[in-house]
Amino acid sequence: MRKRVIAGNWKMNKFLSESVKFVEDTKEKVPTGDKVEAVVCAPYPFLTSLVESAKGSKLQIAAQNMHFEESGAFTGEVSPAMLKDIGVTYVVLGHSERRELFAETDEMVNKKVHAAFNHDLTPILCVGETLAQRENNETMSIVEDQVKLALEGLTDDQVKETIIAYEPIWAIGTGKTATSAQANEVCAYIRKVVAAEVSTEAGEAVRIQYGGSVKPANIDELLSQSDIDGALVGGASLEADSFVQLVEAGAK
Ligand SMILES: O=C[C@H](O)COP(=O)(O)O
Repeated sequence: MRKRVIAGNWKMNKFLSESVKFVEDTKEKVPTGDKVEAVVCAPYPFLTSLVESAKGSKLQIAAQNMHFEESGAFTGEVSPAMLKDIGVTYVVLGHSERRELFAETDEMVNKKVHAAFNHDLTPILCVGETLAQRENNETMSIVEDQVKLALEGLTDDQVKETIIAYEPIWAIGTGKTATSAQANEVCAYIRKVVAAEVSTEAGEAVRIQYGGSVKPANIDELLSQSDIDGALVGGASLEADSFVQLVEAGAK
């Protein structure tokens, strides 16, 4: 049985005091059993404080991006070694907003996934198609390419530890959730791609989240699907009560 992962991606939202309050308010409320992991993906400046606040609880703190190099002349960037140094445990990589707005390529995402494992960080690898690609019946081939390129060169065990977030771009922040059947169809396909490219065991073990307008009202239906192992949530993860409800849904 795969352990679910519910991750709240705050994107470029919140200030320090409200971020710390959020963690203080939620860390004792997130379920502690072995059914679900709860992760908060916060902006860089708050990570140290949030790791400190979450200490001793089950809440994990993630970065929303990182560079793939360990150190060097990369003004404005943050390295995987720095994230590890401050106690961050997960990192979101290849989010569609980074791909679209900051020109991240599959090759860069692949380097970042390798760098995450080299520094003992669990990658949450995002993939997904645009509306035009879906309408052109390209969803499966786009997602397949993104998954193959991002996972290239990883060991079987690393692939098993990777969390893949399937996020159709047309469903992000739009209120238009993919139907649970649409979401599951793509997640099941990703699992098949991993099984074929890596190993049957890796296909079985890899955890696949759905992301795109997930909220307390629709998460049960999404999690009832055979190949959806959690959610990467933007808007609905900003309020503590809503985030706790989402994680509770993952623990059912
Ligand atoms: O990383 C989260 C996703 O981009 C989904 O965002 P959303 O829940 O606001 O649609």
